[in-house]
Amino acid sequence: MNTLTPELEERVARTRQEVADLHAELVRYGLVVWTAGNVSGRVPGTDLFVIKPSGVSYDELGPENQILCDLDGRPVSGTPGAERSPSSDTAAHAYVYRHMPEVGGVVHTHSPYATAWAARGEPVPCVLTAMADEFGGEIPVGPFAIIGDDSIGRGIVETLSGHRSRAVLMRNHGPFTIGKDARDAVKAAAMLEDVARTVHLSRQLGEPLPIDPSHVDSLFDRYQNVYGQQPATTPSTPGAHSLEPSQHHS
Ligand SMILES: O=C(CO)[C@@H](O)[C@H](O)COP(=O)(O)O
Repeated sequence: MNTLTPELEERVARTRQEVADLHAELVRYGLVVWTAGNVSGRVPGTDLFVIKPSGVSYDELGPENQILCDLDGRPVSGTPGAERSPSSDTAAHAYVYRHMPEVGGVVHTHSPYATAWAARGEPVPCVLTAMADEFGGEIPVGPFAIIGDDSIGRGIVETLSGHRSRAVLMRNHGPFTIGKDARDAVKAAAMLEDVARTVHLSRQLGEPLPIDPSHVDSLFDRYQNVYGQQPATTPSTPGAHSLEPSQHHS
């Protein structure tokens, strides 16, 4: 029987609730059908993450049936849900958490427009300011990889390491997204589908126009470090930003 400290139990419980609730956001934004897709979240400050059970209807998902796993993707025995099989993409999520310590959440969907781009193995070009804001450039394509071992996870890490995008189109499969936490990864999945659809529609009308890379850089920097309600910080050098460009946050 696993004995987690009360403080760790509390952190696990919060992550279970967040991951369970975020699956409803995939449905809300039209990113999944049936039981496709999955969300996971790292338990902060631990070598553990929470992921959905495989093949379970979204309306049956709750904190109690999410599965607590170690970073090798093994369910932690004696914990709620451990009797079930974790998502079939657990190995991919685990690989990302092992090799990208800054990542706190991973999402996979088969959202139609992003998946259509993945089927063609074509990056989504950065032709919208919304793409520059959220992804810092194009949405890259990852290699074709068969589910069931580290192949998909390796493809995600090789493509996104050092890349500003929090989304990758795994060829012939569909999008995977990462974030500072699970909610940030879900946001990336929703924004990805929105821009994939818009660029597709634009292409029906003609060739979309690229954005100058210098403008992409300034848009990305503004959105990541100025947009919305930024945490209060002590006065700093004007123009300096508080996070390295490679770090992700919503
Ligand atoms: O892409 C695949 C299967 O190819 C999976 O991601 C399914 O879409 C969801 O599987 P579970 O998370 O329910 O096991």
